[in-house]
Amino acid sequence: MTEQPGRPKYYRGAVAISGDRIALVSDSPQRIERYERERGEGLQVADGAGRLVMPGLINLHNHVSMTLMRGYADDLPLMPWLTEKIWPFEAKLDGDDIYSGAELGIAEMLLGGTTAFVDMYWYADRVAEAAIRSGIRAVVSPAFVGTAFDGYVERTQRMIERYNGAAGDRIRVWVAPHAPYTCTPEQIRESLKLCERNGVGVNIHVAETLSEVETIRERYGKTPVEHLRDLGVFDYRALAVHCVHLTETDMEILSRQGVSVVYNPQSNMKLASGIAPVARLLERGANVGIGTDGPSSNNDLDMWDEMRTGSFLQKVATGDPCVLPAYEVLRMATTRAADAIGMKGEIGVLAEGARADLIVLNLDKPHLTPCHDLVANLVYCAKPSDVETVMVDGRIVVRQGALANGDFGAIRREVERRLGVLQRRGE
Ligand SMILES: CSC[C@H]1O[C@@H](n2cnc3c(O)ncnc32)[C@H](O)[C@@H]1O
Ligand SMILES: [Zn+2]
Repeated sequence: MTEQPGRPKYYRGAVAISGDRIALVSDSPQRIERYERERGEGLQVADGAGRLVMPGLINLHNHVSMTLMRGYADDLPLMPWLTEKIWPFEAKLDGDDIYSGAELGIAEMLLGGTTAFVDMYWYADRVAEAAIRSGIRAVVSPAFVGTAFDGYVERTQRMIERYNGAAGDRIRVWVAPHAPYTCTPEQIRESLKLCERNGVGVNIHVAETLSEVETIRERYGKTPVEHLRDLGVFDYRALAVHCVHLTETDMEILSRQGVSVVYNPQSNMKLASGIAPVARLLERGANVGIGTDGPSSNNDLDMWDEMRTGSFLQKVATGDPCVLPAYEVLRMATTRAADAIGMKGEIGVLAEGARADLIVLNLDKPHLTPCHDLVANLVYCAKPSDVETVMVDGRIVVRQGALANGDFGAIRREVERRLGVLQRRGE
């Protein structure tokens, strides 16, 4: 799939790779073969073989280690879900548990064609380690809430020095105050000094539920977006996660200040938080990407399903089947997401000189047949199991549907062993 002004154009040709970059994109297999013979590596996807090469998908919001809590706490609204189930469970986790949960979630993402993700969680250094080992690209963000801010700035500074730009710049580190209702204004301001000092971005849950909007109104007399704007959060590269309940003024602030909004349709549906006004945000010129949120509120990390649901939900919410068409949703999961994390033109595109974060799909499937419009088939019909090959930074990380740098059986056994220990510890 090559990006052109206006509509992205799908692509069924071949790509040659040189180091971590796309060296050549061509619909002539002979041209790629010649390049390969003369220069080195390549990734052949012959036209007519029922295969498609396209940019990997980018998951803009995750708490990947929450795979450990998949199916543990369902059918609850946000606050009881967090306070009665998730936070008590998380209090028992150590860094090794978080590493193990991250390995599982990363395996799920890579096998399904997600080549980059943004994460916020506890023990984020262990998430970084799991990402480095697996070969995936990640923005990892050490998180804090008001009750656990002591030492955050020093810890995060050390983590930035160690991991920001690690693994050939595959790993970046951002700052993550959890939300305006769990962090004090002083703490948020203090954490932003890390952005100032290190040139890193910030991500935060914003306006997820009506109860959050009421709480912030009672405490500060403002909307959550106005509150964060006044604290200076949007003076840095920022991801505003959720943005379900926004005023017209909020939307104006987000688009004017160049804040990227992260739409998490399935998590918002499952927790009955509401429906983000994505179509209106896009109309106002805001950048919007897509995230799954953590695998305990979704409950999977399937970006294909997220795109499809995200599009359908906007059609229902607006009563207009024309909003959020397939091309726009695919852009949100690729080029718009790349822009959100400061990697515009580097990832999310199939273009010469861009980083080689690519996936190859097998289109020879009943649910992808016939093919009147390839992008519509991708967004409305494709599944993780259609992904055969995944490459990040020019390195194969999934080959013939299996992890290249890990063993899913071993990852699963370790997660199950740890959950057994956690259960016994809780008794
Ligand atoms: C600060 S990130 C880790 C923290 O956030 C919790 N969490 C997971 N999903 C959500 C969500 O949708 N809204 C608010 N908080 C969420 C997670 O369990 C961790 O405690
Ligand atoms: Zn979240």
